[in-house]
Amino acid sequence: MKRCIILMLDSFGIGASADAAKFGDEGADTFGHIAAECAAGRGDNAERCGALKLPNLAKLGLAHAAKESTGEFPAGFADNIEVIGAYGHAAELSSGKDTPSGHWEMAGVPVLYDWGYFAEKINSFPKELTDEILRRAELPGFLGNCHASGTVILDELGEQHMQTGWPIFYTSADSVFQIACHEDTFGLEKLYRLCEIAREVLAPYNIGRVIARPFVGSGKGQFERTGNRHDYAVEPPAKTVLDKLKAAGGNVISIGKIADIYANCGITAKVNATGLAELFDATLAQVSQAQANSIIFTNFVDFDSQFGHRRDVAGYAAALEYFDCRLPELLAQLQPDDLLILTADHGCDPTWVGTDHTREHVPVLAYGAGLTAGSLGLRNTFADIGQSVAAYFNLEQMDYGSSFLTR
Ligand SMILES: O=P(O)(O)O[C@H]1O[C@H](CO)[C@@H](O)[C@H]1O
Ligand SMILES: [Mn+2]
Ligand SMILES: [Mn+2]
Repeated sequence: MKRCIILMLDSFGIGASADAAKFGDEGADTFGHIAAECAAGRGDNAERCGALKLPNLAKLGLAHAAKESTGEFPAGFADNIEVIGAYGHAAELSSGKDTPSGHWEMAGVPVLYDWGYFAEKINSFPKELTDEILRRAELPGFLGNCHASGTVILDELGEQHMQTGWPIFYTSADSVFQIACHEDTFGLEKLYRLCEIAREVLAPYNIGRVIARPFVGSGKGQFERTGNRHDYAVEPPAKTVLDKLKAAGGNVISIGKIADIYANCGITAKVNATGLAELFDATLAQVSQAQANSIIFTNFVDFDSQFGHRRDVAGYAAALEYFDCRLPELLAQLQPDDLLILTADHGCDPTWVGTDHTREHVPVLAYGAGLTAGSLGLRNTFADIGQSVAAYFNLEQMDYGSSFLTR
């Protein structure tokens, strides 16, 4: 019985890639810098303290993969770890370091064209664009119009938004148009409808995603974003390995954001869950019942949205340790033929300047399906994952990547 379980740790990079300087990210290292900060006593919070401890991820080869990426083991990790998995580090072929590019590439379809971006830090959006969105949505005005951290901008504009009813439009270094609105005073359905309108109006701008950013709370310092975030991505430019398994009659089970990121393409079932614990629970529940010829694909978004973008080292470390301590529950549920893959879609180094993603290698940890433990080396594209998954399910070859199942 063949089943592939993909655990996608959103933003968990393991060291700058060769092209990182092009992105201003030379030296970025999400895993390495978190480990270094923790070892230096700067990663403590109410939930954790001291050196970063990830024994189960290390057993799958995480620290060894990081060593091959950067040249040294992250602080607190060493050569004496018994490794049971196949481990590698992968560079990104896609031109961007955004979430859809990373995901589509790992499913076999790199994004070789350039996205459209709103490059200006303030007055980011063309007037004709926002005029048209407001006209169609029958709204008198909007707030924002800048690059921003999604939590900081709520403190700046959330109260004004509640008073005026004007939506908050903002962007970032990613190809995104984000809309933040209060769930109670503006309304969730109205926000979703507004995002659908924006998605249509943005068609000529080649923007990867419109993102609904609903929030609640009574005023500055009290606002919180909710789990009702919704991403409206464009469709991948070619058939991914998810499409191919679906077309062959298999099951592709999305847990969390996956279905949104692939614009529902190649997805046969969708499970919603919010937060690391729920996402992990939902993954275990699906693994316990999934049939043969299934991909169970989970995006653990909190690493990125709660900690990476927020530049919260201790929070990121605590989240990793939580994930690590739950990993044995999953390993215990694996069937002999199952293929487990752990990876990431880009970096988001919480010690780096700004609040954007970082261009990094991602870990490729593979376990099960007869794989022998040891190094898979540097993979030149995340598409090696898609190619391996295609080989595993005996699907036709993908156009990009080489399989690591046969070494
Ligand atoms: O600051 P927030 O709203 O979390 O935004 C982040 O999330 C978006 C999608 O990854 C990017 O634009 C990034 O900047
Ligand atoms: Mn991401
Ligand atoms: Mn992000």
